[in-house]
Amino acid sequence: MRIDGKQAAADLRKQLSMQVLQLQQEKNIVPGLTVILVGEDPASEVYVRNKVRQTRELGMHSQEIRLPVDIREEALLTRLEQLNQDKDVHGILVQLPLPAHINEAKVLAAINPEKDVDGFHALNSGRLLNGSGDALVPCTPQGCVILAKRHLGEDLSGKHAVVIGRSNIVGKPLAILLLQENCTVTIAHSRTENLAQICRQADILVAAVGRANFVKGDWIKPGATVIDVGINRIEDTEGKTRLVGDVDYQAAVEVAAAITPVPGGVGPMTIACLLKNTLVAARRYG
Ligand SMILES: NC(=O)C1=CN([C@@H]2O[C@H](COP(=O)(O)OP(=O)(O)OC[C@H]3O[C@@H](n4cnc5c(N)ncnc54)[C@H](OP(=O)(O)O)[C@@H]3O)[C@@H](O)[C@H]2O)C=CC1
Ligand SMILES: Nc1nc(=O)c2c([nH]1)NC[C@@H]1CN(c3ccc(C(=O)N[C@@H](CCC(=O)O)C(=O)O)cc3)C=[N+]21
Ligand SMILES: [Mg+2]
Repeated sequence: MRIDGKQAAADLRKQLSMQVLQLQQEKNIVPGLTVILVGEDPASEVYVRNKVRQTRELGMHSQEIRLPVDIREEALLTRLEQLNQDKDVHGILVQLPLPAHINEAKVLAAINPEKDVDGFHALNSGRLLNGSGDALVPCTPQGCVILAKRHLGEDLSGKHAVVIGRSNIVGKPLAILLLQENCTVTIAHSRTENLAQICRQADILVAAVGRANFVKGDWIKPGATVIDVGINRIEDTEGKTRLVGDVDYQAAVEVAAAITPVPGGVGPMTIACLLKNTLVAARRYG
């Protein structure tokens, strides 16, 4: 069975739109999101455009700031400080990756943690790790948990979750979230030995690797729930670009009980969770 991320995202947006209305009526606050895009990258542009459109559809304010690829780090930091001060801006997202001459860690640290809707600031990572409940939680990991629950129900306790990938934006925070859901969590990465064998033990298998069709059908335990985070652009036999995940979907769908497709899986949920974080930031700190 396929887990429909597009539908799940639409369901979440519907809930959010009611909450946006309520916040406006009760406190006269309209959540506002600012997305900063440095340089020009066609994939990022599609994705940023989608975010801006969906933000507006929910009745929230949305602003896109495009900066030249050769912008100095100082200038970007100054711009961020203006947004940190701006009362109408509740969420700030700096699209990654940044050009090589800009220190990414420094930029992420400069975002007001109360407006850090990506949840990448160390204060938010720390809160997530501590389980204090007041973190802005990274969007893609949130989306993965929602999609797993869509198939398995609210209670994930006792499930063995294997997460392949340990990046700060996906693998690591997702492992923490699954631990919070009382899963038994294994984090695998490029130095992991016997990866296929470990994956075969997973009730919930998450692939966040960045390699097309990396996870094979026979790595999957029959009846497992598979969440495919990967977004890989490949050329098919006719030379057309196609989007595929990190999992060999055709093989996996035969073995798994449920699997998220690419496109139409985690991607749309990531955007919906970004809108959610913007609402949360506006409600909490606006
Ligand atoms: N759908 C969505 O909304 C989003 C999708 N993505 C996609 O998810 C994927 C992962 O993104 P991200 O976490 O940023 O990527 P990174 O490149 O930062 O991390 C990839 C991880 O995969 C691990 N890895 C690489 N090769 C292997 C291997 N052969 N065996 C086991 N593990 C391996 C790496 O291990 P090590 O640490 O040892 O190097 C690393 O931890 C990408 O395809 C990206 O495009 C990302 C963000 C959002
Ligand atoms: N600061 C920051 N925050 C991010 O969250 C962030 C980022 N930088 N940099 C890039 C990655 C990647 N990412 C995606 C989100 C949605 C889709 C998405 O909606 N994908 C559609 C397909 C879109 C298409 O056709 O290109 C889908 O999977 O169905 C894809 C990728 C967020 N990222
Ligand atoms: Mg850089």
